[in-house]
Amino acid sequence: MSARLWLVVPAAGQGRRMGADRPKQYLPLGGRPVLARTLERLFAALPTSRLCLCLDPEDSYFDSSWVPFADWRRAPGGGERVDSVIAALAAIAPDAADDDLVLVHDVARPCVTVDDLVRLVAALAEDPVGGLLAAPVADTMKRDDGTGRVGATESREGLWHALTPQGFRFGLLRRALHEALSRGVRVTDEASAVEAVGQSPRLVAGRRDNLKITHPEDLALAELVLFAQQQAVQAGSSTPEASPTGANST
Ligand SMILES: Nc1ccn([C@@H]2O[C@H](COP(=O)(O)OP(=O)(O)OP(=O)(O)O)[C@@H](O)[C@H]2O)c(=O)n1
Ligand SMILES: C[C@](O)(CO)[C@H](O)COP(=O)(O)O
Repeated sequence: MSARLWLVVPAAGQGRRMGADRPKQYLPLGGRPVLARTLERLFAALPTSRLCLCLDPEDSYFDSSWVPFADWRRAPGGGERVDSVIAALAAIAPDAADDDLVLVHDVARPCVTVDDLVRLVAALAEDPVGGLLAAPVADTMKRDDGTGRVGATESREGLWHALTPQGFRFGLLRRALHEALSRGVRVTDEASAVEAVGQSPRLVAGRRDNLKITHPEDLALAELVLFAQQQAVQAGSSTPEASPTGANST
């Protein structure tokens, strides 16, 4: 049996930094909830993949009509993002093989493009470790001295922003996450767990506009990005394959 593709979408966060009246994945973005927008992008790129959505067990906002995938299931979100991802891996374990590729994508990144998703999957198809979308750091980097003043200017040489999706083989990812947690390693993304077991994830250069909606101003920014991406498609400056919403979108 050939390896299958799974999508794990952690969507159980509370959005504390956003400070809205509901978790940020349910705030409107161009007239649709952020969660619906993110799933639309994933479906446009990878329609036959299997989805596991991590949702807060107490979630009262979720509507299953926002899920375009034929094959999907839900997993109970945990206290931290990593706990939600571990719960998702447990939920797919009965049907997942060790060499199946699992892409983990934050629900809070609705601007990921079809082109980046397709390129990531292609780049990881034969990679024994796996990897992640990432963007090289563009600004001069300062380290503070703890008093609100600059302590040093750090070299940005070789520094990247870790984006999502991050994709790894099911068996490796599950082992790495469990080991990292049992050793008390701080895991803010899948790659850091895989690094902690001595592997080097592949860096796949992705678009800088694949932003994570985190703070209030990010919502307006994401709306502008979606609009600009759509304009680029309509103006013909983006090929259908590279289109942010897929060849068949309006
Ligand atoms: N216990 C958690 C925490 C986070 N997430 C998800 O992980 C992604 C990245 O997390 P972050 O941006 O930190 O989201 P929140 O936890 O919602 O935000 P905050 O930290 O501001 O509360 C989001 O898609 C979020 O829904 C999750 O599934 N389970
Ligand atoms: C996974 C991630 O989006 C990569 O940048 C990020 O690590 C999530 O971090 P947060 O601490 O939950 O905001």
